[in-house]
This record gives sequence, structure tokens and C-alpha cells, in this order.
Amino acid sequence: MPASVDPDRTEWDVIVLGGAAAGENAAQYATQFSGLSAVLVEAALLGGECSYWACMPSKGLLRPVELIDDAAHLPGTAKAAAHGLDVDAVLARRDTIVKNLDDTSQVDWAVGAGIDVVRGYGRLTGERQITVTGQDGGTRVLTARHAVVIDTGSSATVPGTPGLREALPWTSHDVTNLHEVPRRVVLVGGGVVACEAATWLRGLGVEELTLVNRGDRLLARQEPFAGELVADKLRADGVHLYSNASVTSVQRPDARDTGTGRTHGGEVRVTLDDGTVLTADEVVVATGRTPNSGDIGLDAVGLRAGGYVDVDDQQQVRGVEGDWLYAIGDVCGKALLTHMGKYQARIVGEVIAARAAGKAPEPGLSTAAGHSAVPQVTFTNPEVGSAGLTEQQAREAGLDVETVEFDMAALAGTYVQRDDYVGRAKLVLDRSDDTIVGATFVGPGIAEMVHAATIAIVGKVPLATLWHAVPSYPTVSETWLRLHETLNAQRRGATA
Ligand SMILES: Cc1cc2nc3c(=O)[nH]c(=O)nc-3n(C[C@H](O)[C@H](O)[C@H](O)COP(=O)(O)OP(=O)(O)OC[C@H]3O[C@@H](n4cnc5c(N)ncnc54)[C@H](O)[C@@H]3O)c2cc1C
Ligand SMILES: NC(=O)c1ccc[n+]([C@@H]2O[C@H](COP(=O)([O-])OP(=O)(O)OC[C@H]3O[C@@H](n4cnc5c(N)ncnc54)[C@H](O)[C@@H]3O)[C@@H](O)[C@H]2O)c1
Repeated sequence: MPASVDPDRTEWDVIVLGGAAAGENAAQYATQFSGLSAVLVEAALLGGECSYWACMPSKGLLRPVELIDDAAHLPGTAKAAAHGLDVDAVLARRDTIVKNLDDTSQVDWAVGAGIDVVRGYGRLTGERQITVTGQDGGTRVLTARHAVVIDTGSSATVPGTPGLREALPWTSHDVTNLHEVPRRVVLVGGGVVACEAATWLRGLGVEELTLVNRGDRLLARQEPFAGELVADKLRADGVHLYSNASVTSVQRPDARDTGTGRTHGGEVRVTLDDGTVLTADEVVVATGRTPNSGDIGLDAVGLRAGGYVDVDDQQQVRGVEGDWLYAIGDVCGKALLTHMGKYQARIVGEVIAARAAGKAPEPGLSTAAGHSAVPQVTFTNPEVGSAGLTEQQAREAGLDVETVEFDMAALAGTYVQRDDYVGRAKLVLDRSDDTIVGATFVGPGIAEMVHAATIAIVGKVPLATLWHAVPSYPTVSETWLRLHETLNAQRRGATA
């Protein structure tokens, strides 16, 4: 795909380094009503990880797995579900979702929005200056009149365990873009990527799936019951779980780079710290992310290379003079989620436009409120949705904490979904003003519940007001009503 820009142009108002969805939003919001010009500098595919290697392909793989599990547990559809998934069709739809790794439509969108695209790997080489190295090795110096926004994202971390890197393990790129389903898989990690990948790998037909988690529970940043319910279901589906376990060495004598999503050679032996040896056809590493900040020229502007780029509530990079350098998305480490990167981008774009017009940004142009209620849905089975703080985080923040929980199986709205519905909800309250500071929902089909919680937290809606927000019958949202009633009973019990 050629660059959609005059090859001799050297100056724009705004340069965005890294063309993921967040970067696109930053460019759009900086330019759309301001008359400013912007360029996206992208080394790979415009749209970034989320579009091709993360959110979109993973959710495309998970949706059929979720559907068939629901169908298998509902009298009337169970027989149809017994025919199983059409794996080839699922992978073909995933390919459609990632647009066969062709970013033409993203480039068309950018050009249509008046945003230019320069292909190549960019580095800061001075104040408001980016030097781009193209695929042919040639360089090109770009200058920003007003601002540079860093949106270089993150990459999968592959630990330095002896033999692991040499074994060419699958990372998130391979497991989301798999073209064959290995028979035996060892999955290392216990976070969001590991839990979601375990769900789709088993669903697509991996026969022996073992998850090795260094921690004592899955999804450790969530309320403890979330990881427990996900672990129960994975076990019930035949996944072997090792907790408090570390991989000490990996051996794969004939590791081969066969391409993304293809088994990378022959049998692989994974040794754990208790001496257990697991034999598999592929090993998948899902042990967290490393920010792409080690080789983007941070040292040229007086910053340390590597690590998360430290930003303030307007996403301006701390430690650099002159109001011109900003960072958004995974690289700033505030919340490694697409929607949070895009939120940061919307604020940044407007901050840049205001400053370019000689105005001070309005007080609302801050990412502080949004970060008080970060929402996240983990698309496992059951799904895990949350916003704001866990009970532990609220206590650590010194709040006057009260909690309430509810078993979501006791609802008409979940009973009609499936007979064996398993789910749980929890609210974390700040007693000082009787508002919600955190909410967690675990259960099939709870993803859409999260936004109501986000609104309640960001809006600091008092519980007395929320009581009048009546959920429809029979929906899963009646969880809110039951949480109110349970809390009321708890409080009356405490004062009786
Ligand atoms: C398997 C998986 C599933 C996920 N699912 C979800 C989900 O369901 N929901 C969710 O909210 N989040 C999800 N995430 C997280 C989400 O993918 C990331 O938070 C998001 O992609 C981060 O976006 P970003 O803007 O930081 O940049 P990235 O998406 O990381 O993209 C950065 C871009 O910058 C480019 N780049 C880097 N350095 C340079 C340079 N020097 N010059 C030019 N270009 C450069 C890269 O080529 C890349 O295109 C998932 C992550 C994984 C791994
Ligand atoms: N649905 C979603 O919103 C979604 C989906 C996938 C990823 N993401 C985002 O992507 C980010 C990265 O996810 P992730 O799962 O890679 O990271 P993570 O930080 O969530 O989890 C890493 C896991 O790896 C384990 N681990 C680390 N080193 C290990 C080692 N040497 N051996 C064994 N286990 C080890 C940790 O104990 C932890 O369980 C997350 O912050 C998440 O928010 C979001």
C-alpha cells in the first residue's frame, strides 16, 4: 500500500507516531473542526494491534464458541449444537474481520478524513521532529508545527526462560491469527489474553490444553470470584490448570519459523518448577505486554528509553518542555485497553486544537474522570465485566468501603438464557457519599451490563437516585434491582 501523501511534504501541524485506532482518533479530533493538518506515521498496518492481532480477531473467534456453548446447554438447541463448530468457517470469518491483513480501508478512511499517512518506522530526532525510515532504508524528516502524539502501543512480552524464545512460541499474533488448531497446547499466563485464548482454543478443538499460571488465581486484577468462576468453567471444559507454577525450561529441537499462526516446528517440552514435564505441539506465551518505547528516540528529547511514557491528565508527556509532546494508548501504561486509548486520544486531539488556537484547554479536557471508572470486558465463558475499583483497590485507596453481592442465577432474566446459568455481581460503595466506586459482573452475556456501571461511577449517581432507574423484566439488568434489595436487607440487618 503506497503512502497516501505527497512524498516531498515535510511539515504538518500534528504528527502521530503509530497509526493504531487511538492514533487515528487523535488525528481526527485534532483536525476535524480546527483546520489543522495531521499525518499518521505507521510502520506496519494502519489500525494497529486491535484491528488485526488482538481485540477484533479474538472476539471473532470467541463469539461462535460462546454461541455453541449456550446452545449446547439449552434444551431444544442442544442437538443442533452437538454437530460442533465449523472451524474452517470460523477461521474464514476471522480472516474477513481482520480484512485479510490489508489496511486499505483504514487508509481510505484516513485520507477521506483529510489525514495523511506516511509508511515507515519513526523516531523522535529533536523537538517536534520525527525521522521516518522507510522499507527501502531511506529516511525522511517530518516536522510538526504544534504537536507530536506517541501511539506506538505495546508488544507481547516473552520471558527469558531458558529455551523459550528459541522454541519460537506463539504470541498473541499467532493465537489470534491461527491457521491450524494444534492438538496439544501449553498456554503460559493467567491474565486476560491467556483466559480468552484458552476459551477459543479449547472451543476450536485443541484436545489437550494446559494453562500454566505463575499467580495463585486467574484474572488477578479482578475481584477474586471472577477468576474462580472462569477457572471452574475452563476445568469443566477439560482444560488443565496449574497455579503458582513457573516454566523453568523449554525444549524444542526443531523449532521452525513456519509463519504466523502455523505450528512452529515439532514437539515442544515444557518443564515446570515442580519437575512436571508437559509435552505439546505448540506453546503460547501470554505473560503481559512491553511498551514499544525502547527505540522511538525518547533519549533525543531528554527522556529515558523504554518503559511506559509518563503523562499527565491531558496526556502530555512529563519531563519535556514546551507543550508539544503527548502519548496515548498502551505506551503510556494507564489502561491497556483500546477504548481507553481512544478516549485519551479524543481528549488529546481537543487539547492540541485548543492550544494551537492560542486558548487554554477547558477544565473538562482531562482524562482523570474516565480513568476513575475504567471499564473492561473479558470475553471468557463466563464473561467478566467490570468498571472502577475492586474491593481491595478501594480499601487500598483509603475509602470507607461497603460491598454487596448477588447470585445472578436467581433471576428470571438469566434463567431464560440457560438452565445452568452461573453468574455473580458485586458493587463496591463509598459510604461517605453512598455512591458506587466499583462494579463487577460475571456470567454469560453480561458485557452490555458494564456501561450502566460506568455511568453510575463517572456520574457519581447516589444510590437513592439509582433506585428509580428501573430495569426491564425479564432482563439480566434486574441484577441492579436485586443488588439494591440485598444491600437494603444487609443494612437493615446491621441496624436491627
Ligand atoms: C489478544 C488480545 C486481545 C485484546 N482484546 C481487547 C479487547 O477486547 N478490548 C480492548 O479494549 N482491548 C483489548 N486488547 C488490548 C488492545 O489490543 C490494546 O490496548 C490496543 O491495541 C492498544 O492500542 P495502542 O493505540 O496503544 O497501539 P497498538 O494497537 O499497540 O498499535 C501501535 C501501532 O504503532 C505502530 N508503531 C509502533 N512503533 C512505531 C514506530 N516507531 N513508527 C511507526 N509506527 C510504529 C505499530 O506498528 C502499531 O500499528 C487486547 C490485546 C490482546 C493482545
Ligand atoms: N477483553 C479485553 O479487554 C482484553 C483482552 C486481552 C488483552 N487485554 C489487555 O491486554 C493486556 C495484556 O494482557 P495479558 O494477559 O498479556 O497480560 P496480563 O498482565 O493481564 O497477565 C499476564 C499474566 O501472565 C502471568 N505471568 C507473567 N509472567 C509469567 C511467567 N514468566 N510465567 C507464567 N506466568 C506469567 C501473570 O501472572 C499474569 O497472570 C491486559 O492489560 C489487558 O487489559 C484486554
